[in-house]
Amino acid sequence: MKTISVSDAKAFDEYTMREVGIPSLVLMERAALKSIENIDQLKWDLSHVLVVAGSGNNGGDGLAIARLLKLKGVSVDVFLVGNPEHATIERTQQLMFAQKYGVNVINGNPIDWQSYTVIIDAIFGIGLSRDVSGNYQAIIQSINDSNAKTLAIDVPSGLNAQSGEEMGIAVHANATATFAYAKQGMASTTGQAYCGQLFVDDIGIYDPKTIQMGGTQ
Ligand SMILES: NC(=O)C1=CN([C@@H]2O[C@H](COP(=O)(O)OP(=O)(O)OC[C@H]3O[C@@H](n4cnc5c(N)ncnc54)[C@H](O)[C@@H]3O)[C@@H](O)[C@H]2O)[C@@H](O)CC1
Ligand SMILES: [K+]
Repeated sequence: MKTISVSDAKAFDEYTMREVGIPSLVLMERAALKSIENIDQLKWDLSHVLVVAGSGNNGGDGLAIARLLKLKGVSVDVFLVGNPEHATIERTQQLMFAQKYGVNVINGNPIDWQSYTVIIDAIFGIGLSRDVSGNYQAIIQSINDSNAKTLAIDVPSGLNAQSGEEMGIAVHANATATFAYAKQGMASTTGQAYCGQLFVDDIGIYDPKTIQMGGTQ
């Protein structure tokens, strides 16, 4: 399995958006569509799905997935975490799109964690920059304590995708949909345990060197 560093993952994202010019929302839509394919392959019980969305672009992916699930007739709720004033532009736009399609957004109400059959973890991706604490810690604990199957988006939240170690606490996922390439920490023993079944999804972000050589494989 090819793995890349987190700094390369960020650099390849930047290259695709700034140098190639593919808009961020296009990449996000591809990420969400691939995640839906992964969900279909997992054949989990989708009778009640919760998407836990942070304020960064990982949360934007989660909101796009919620919208696509809703359009497939799945009963899906979104739980927003983090300060909405700090949300990225894409995450704010994705919230608007999801609401236009009638996705139910739970804002601050107590969550009945045991009522969900599947939880989509879209709290932190490669933007995790410090130890997880406070409310985030409690939410990740609740995800881990629930009986739901958990799909982590890009990275199990709280996992340092570079070292493969948890940063205080991390989502113990049944499966992870990671984008472009697996990150180095996902190959370690602890990283593998947190990720569960790993899907590496092509969403149109490549190592610039491979593009310049005329292929992406
Ligand atoms: N266009 C893009 O940039 C794409 C981004 N993608 C997704 O976006 C993710 C990266 O998005 P971002 O760079 O916005 O980062 P994240 O969404 O991973 O998280 C960043 C946010 O979390 C906060 N944060 C970090 N550590 C924290 C902690 N311990 N406690 C509380 N808050 C903390 C940061 O201040 C920031 O607000 C990827 O992992 C991937 O899921 C994908 O949609 C593909 C395209
Ligand atoms: K995540």
